[in-house]
Amino acid sequence: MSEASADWALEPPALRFSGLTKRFGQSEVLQGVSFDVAPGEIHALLGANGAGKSTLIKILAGVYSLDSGSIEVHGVPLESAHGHGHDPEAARAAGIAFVHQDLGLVEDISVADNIALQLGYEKRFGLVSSRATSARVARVLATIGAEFAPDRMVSSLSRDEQVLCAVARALALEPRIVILDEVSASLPKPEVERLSRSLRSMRRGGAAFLYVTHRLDELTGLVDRVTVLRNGKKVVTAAMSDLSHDALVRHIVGAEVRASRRRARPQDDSAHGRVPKLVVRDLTTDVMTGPISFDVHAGEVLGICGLVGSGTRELAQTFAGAYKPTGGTAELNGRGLPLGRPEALASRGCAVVPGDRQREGIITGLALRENLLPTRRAFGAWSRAGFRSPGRETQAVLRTCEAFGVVPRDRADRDVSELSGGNQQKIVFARALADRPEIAVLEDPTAGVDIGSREVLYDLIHEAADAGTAVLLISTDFEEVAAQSHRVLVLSHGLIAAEFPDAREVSADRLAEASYAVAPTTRLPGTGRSLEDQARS
Ligand SMILES: Nc1ncnc2c1ncn2[C@@H]1O[C@H](COP(=O)(O)OP(=O)(O)OP(=O)(O)O)[C@@H](O)[C@H]1O
Repeated sequence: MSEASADWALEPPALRFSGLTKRFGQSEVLQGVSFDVAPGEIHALLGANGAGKSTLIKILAGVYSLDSGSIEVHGVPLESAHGHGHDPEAARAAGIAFVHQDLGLVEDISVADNIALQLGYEKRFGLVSSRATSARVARVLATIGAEFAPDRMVSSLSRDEQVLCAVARALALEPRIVILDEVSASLPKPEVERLSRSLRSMRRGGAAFLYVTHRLDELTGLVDRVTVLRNGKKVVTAAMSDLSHDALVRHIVGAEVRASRRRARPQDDSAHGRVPKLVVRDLTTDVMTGPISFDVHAGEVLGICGLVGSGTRELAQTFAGAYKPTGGTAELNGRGLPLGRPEALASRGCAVVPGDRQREGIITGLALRENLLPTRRAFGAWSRAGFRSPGRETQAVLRTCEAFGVVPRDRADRDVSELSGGNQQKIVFARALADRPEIAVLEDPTAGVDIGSREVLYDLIHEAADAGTAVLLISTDFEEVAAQSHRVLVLSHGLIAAEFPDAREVSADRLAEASYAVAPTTRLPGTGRSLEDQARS
């Protein structure tokens, strides 16, 4: 428990939720949820995918209305100036800042403008000064360890940079209450640690935080108390120090979850052919500093990680066809890969789970059926004569949803935006893996997926590998990379800075250390070459 919150009993809670109830059609998504968040407290809101966390946050934000129940902020009922209920303006006026899963940034303007819209523009001699505004925004960004320039357009930032921009915008006005909905889902471990430090320092100033995450490893040392929701009901509110990891998992999932298995590298590459499936040599693109060279065998899971801006995102996007190579080669089964041409890559069997679900993964406004349409296997139910059979398609969609643990899976024509964030992610994942691709490039494949379902997705990744897919697991979750890969590459400045030939010998902390510790003279394991040599050659 934090020092600042020692006298919680003496002042009204920063937030008090009493008997929150919400229905969507037939389903009761929140069922009488009550708990408090104290001033100076970091309070984690946990629960499996679909438990009701985002719904609660959207109710607090005034996006959804309550069916019954009430919310108080520092002892005052949260109500709109116009009477019953409340709206987004009432939440803002009460000093609450939000970072939602869909970050709500304005993409076509700069980082500085996005933050200045909240903070106000700096003036010199009565006129707006963009230089002074940029300098102030740069200071705000620096407090959370974001290193990109304030004049960057938001649309040019990667998902993790955008997350940091949205967090900076929320914290800029030093609000009394901050709601963070899965901000860490796409941030590498070192960046999460820097962000945690700035939250802890704001907490000392009395700010209250409601923090949603699926990454349980980041809770210790950060949060004071946790509240767990399961199927719309509160299961527990308790001090973090009173809960073991296993107890927490049991509360979230409602059952035991087996520990993640460490995966041994396939003993014999000849099982799937001794020749590597994917061979990348001296590859460079406009957006990567490269050159970069590596191989992946059929059946192998190659983990790739690095800090924000290290080039991991760009590498994943290159296999999605977003960037054309400016040099070097990439071959699949001995034939050149048509990099820079998304459709041609897909038809060669290159499947990608993009890191930015909202922008590139899910097709909002369309049903589960259409979101899964590109999977041939799911729609193998099409009749041989070429006619579609809607009944068999529906069955195939529902079967795929079942295999990938999507909930709810009652209707193939359900709009995908009615699914919780983690369940949308499972749809994106299913679309990539259901057809047993030649190469699967998985960028943060389990971002936002709860701890129970994640194990199911890991099994599906390894099933695909066992069937001969070459997997590139590009993830900001260093625990995941260490536990699920056979071999790991750490990138820095678009170059391979370290290679760990056996992932069983590497921990998440060692990967974080390697990501940080990269200096231009770093020796590349097994080659004796430095990064500088690699860049020159
Ligand atoms: N607009 C909507 N219409 C119908 N059902 C909805 C809608 N929004 C959410 N739901 C349903 O409400 C339930 C709770 O969803 P919510 O997004 O709150 O879950 P969550 O705990 O935030 O999950 P996640 O960890 O996956 O983000 C889910 O079953 C979801 O399908």
